[in-house]
Amino acid sequence: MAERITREDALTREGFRHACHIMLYGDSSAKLFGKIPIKHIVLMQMRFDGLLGFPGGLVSPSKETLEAGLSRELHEEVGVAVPVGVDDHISSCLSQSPSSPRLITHFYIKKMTEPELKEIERAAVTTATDHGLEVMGMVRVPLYFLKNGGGLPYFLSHSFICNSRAQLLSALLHCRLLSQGELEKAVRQAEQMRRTHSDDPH
Ligand SMILES: O=c1[nH]cnc2c1ncn2[C@H]1C[C@H](O)[C@@H](COP(=O)(O)OP(=O)(O)O)O1
Repeated sequence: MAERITREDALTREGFRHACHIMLYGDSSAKLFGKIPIKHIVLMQMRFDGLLGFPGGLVSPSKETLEAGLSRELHEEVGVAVPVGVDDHISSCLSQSPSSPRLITHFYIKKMTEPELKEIERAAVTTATDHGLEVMGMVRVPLYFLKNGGGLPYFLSHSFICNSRAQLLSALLHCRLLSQGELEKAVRQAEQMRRTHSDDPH
């Protein structure tokens, strides 16, 4: 589990890299198969390395604010300007990931309308400079539960970059998109699937 620190503390630490990522989300009136309410759109992305993560990237606090750096990264990845402010900041953590040593991960959440989120999904393909390169595509997180672990449990059984899976779970709770009980159920089912797949000879 990544150690949580304050934004202020993070900015005083020397010798650390800073990564800022954001969860863009909003309410939706759409229904899957015309009957299962989607309820919310939550955007993540499939990265160039095959891992799931949030849009964003490395920023240089000596040259720009965390939020300006995040907005710049977002423009490259989603193709439209998304203003980000200090009020959108949710957490800063010391990364415990062996593949990302001496890294502080800053996490932001921004609520948008359904048309704004759809415009981002379009622009991420049509105008984003990173499309097909650093970013293979935006994905929506399925927040519902289907038979046999379909939906959120299956999604959580995939592989995520750094602490982005923990960021997703805490954000879903923070924004009250799912209850603690629903999240625990999804995590439990995802673990079962991982175990089942690791037994699979294919
Ligand atoms: O979604 C994320 N949540 C937390 N940490 C993340 C996430 N995505 C990446 N990372 C970590 C691990 C990476 O090494 C660094 C830099 O991220 P990245 O998006 O690859 O940055 P650049 O595009 O290379 O600037 O952050």
